[in-house]
Amino acid sequence: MEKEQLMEEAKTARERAYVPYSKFKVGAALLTADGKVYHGCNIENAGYSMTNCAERTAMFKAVSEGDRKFTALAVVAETKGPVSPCGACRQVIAEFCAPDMPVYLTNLNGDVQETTVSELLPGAFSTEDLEYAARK
Ligand SMILES: O=c1ccn([C@H]2C[C@H](O)[C@@H](CO)O2)c(=O)[nH]1
Ligand SMILES: [Zn+2]
Repeated sequence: MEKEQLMEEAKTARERAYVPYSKFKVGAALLTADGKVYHGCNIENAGYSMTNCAERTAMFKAVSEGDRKFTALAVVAETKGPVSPCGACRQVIAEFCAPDMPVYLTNLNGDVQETTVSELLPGAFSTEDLEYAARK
């Protein structure tokens, strides 16, 4: 799938955002190795901290459906420049996506920043860090 199409999918996902508090809609589209697209939107809550971001919604939907091989992610919001994923989402993306996987950050003006998982979170805490402590 072309990156332009994946960014369009993210815009479609954005329209489903549940944002009564911030009114700030975010959409994500996660492409799997076999060509499936998982949509994610942000879902807020009256208990504000229960909010789930668009990126993590897409990631958790995919993993819970048995998909873990991803090839690209697009994220869109109404921001001045390309939207910047939060730290929590960067950590979750790094858990499941290869360091060199492309990530397309965009906005409603069509600005695009093409980056990668490792650029989003250099030095991510990972399973290897846990394995060192668990060594016998
Ligand atoms: O990359 C981002 C940044 C923010 N949000 C959401 C969380 C909250 O609902 C709203 C304002 O922070 O935007 C996302 O979904 N993804
Ligand atoms: Zn986030």
